[in-house]
Amino acid sequence: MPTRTVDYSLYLVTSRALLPPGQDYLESLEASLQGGVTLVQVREKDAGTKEFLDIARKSKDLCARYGVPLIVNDRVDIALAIEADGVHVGQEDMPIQIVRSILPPGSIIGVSCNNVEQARQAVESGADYIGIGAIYPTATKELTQPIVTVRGVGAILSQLDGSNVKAVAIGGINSTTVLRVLHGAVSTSCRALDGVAVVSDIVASDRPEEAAGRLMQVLRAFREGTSSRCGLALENRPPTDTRKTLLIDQIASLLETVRSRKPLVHQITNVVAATQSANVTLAWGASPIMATAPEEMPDLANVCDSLLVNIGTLRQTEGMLIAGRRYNATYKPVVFDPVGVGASQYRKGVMNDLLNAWAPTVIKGNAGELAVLAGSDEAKSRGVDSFGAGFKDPASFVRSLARKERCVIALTGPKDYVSDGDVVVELSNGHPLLGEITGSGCIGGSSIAAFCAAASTDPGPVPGRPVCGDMLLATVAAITSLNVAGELAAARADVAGPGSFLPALIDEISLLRPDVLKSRLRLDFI
Ligand SMILES: Cc1ncc(COP(=O)(O)OP(=O)(O)O)c(N)n1
Ligand SMILES: Cc1nc(C(=O)O)sc1CCOP(=O)(O)O
Repeated sequence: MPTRTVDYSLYLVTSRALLPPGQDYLESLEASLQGGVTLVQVREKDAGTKEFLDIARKSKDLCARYGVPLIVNDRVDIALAIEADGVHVGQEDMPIQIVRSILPPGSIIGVSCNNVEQARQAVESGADYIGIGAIYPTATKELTQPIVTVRGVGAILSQLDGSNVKAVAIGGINSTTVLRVLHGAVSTSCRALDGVAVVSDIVASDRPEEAAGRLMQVLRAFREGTSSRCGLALENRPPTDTRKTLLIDQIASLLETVRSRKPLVHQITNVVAATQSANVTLAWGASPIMATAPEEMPDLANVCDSLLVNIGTLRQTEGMLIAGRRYNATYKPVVFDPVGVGASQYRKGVMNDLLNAWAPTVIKGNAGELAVLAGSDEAKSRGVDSFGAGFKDPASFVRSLARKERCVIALTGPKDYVSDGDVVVELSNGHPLLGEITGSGCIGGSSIAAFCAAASTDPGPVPGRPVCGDMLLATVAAITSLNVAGELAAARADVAGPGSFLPALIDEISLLRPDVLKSRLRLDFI
């Protein structure tokens, strides 16, 4: 029997217990279907068999009118009785092979998966789809398994490579979190989710049609926005032979845009580098605001043009969490600088918490920091510094990390490598004195945030990706412009060493002319 095509995009799992007072179950279900729900699961944890049967039958008739398949939670007997389209089972329920042998051919069979091994078994036993959860904590169900987290989904999805098994995520998904889930849940082979399963955001709403509609809008926009590989090739790329010249022109032009747009760059950064980061931001022609209090994040996200989160001297992590979410919600660039993340388990934990909560636009780090992010032992850190030979193949490393993290990755070092998961640009400008002042990496992060703000474009009414505009260009432009300013500063007669280098660097940033920048750029596509 040919496999049927099922649209898993917006999978509603019902719960009569969560209906607002006075809301009728079938009316709510019909409104959800009108809002665009593409698949429905009847989940009745407290009903007796007769009541479950009645609810399931009525749900099936209603869904049939909208051409939407109906799945029954746990109960194979009820699915058979009402000729449901399929069954969803948990890890402690009837094994899939037995469910398959009982249900008619072509039935849809789904299974809950909380980890990689369960996903492997689901594929082996012939599931049609897996429900990966819980992604976030949820009040809808008492959870007995660890939270998967957005970043944990990728490894589970990898188990589906080479199979036709589909995947939805479940647990804590609502109109605020859905874009982060869709965008952040991706395997290294770029396998993404086929949909999301939702209970309370739709069922507990006074207006289920609107709730479903909001989720559907994001799902559609996400699909449109990520038609390119991994959703990372943000803009159309020119042919190889002309793109280096074009990139150099674009870098020089973006330098001018920073000065003309004067973006407001919100920076949650470390106490060591805060002053020079603010000065460098001003020197580019942008405006810095160094604010850390959680209470002011919503206001700032409305007025600022980009956010930098630098974990160099960790204190206000609550502010970082809220800020990233708010900037994602306003579709503005978020630059993440995981300074010294290898120094302690605490920093690593904070990094994971932050990246589970929001989508970075760019992650910048040295080899040691990015190795921690990638779970690689190819490069090592000592405190905030990287040491050792670094990556054997830095270009491949940044490309695959960008795919995994779904953002631009900038690996800084003697040469810098920037990738969006598609192209890799190698940057060769710079001067050793940049490595002799404290916080040169931090001012790099501030510069990237300023250039990303200048490069970001109007996301339109319902954006399907966390930020619009060419963020690869912005990152390359920021790093390489800073490095050229460093070369110019180091060459000045009044610079005798690191002490006089820093003020000269700030001067050269503010004086940097686009034609001089263009003439000095040393970069290559890899
Ligand atoms: C789509 C989807 N994913 C996971 C679940 C959870 O199912 P299960 O593990 O059987 O737990 P209960 O739903 O029975 O509490 C689901 N129902 N749907
Ligand atoms: C039914 C269910 N299963 C889960 C799992 O982790 O397997 S989480 C969950 C409840 C999801 O509800 P909400 O969308 O309201 O957070």
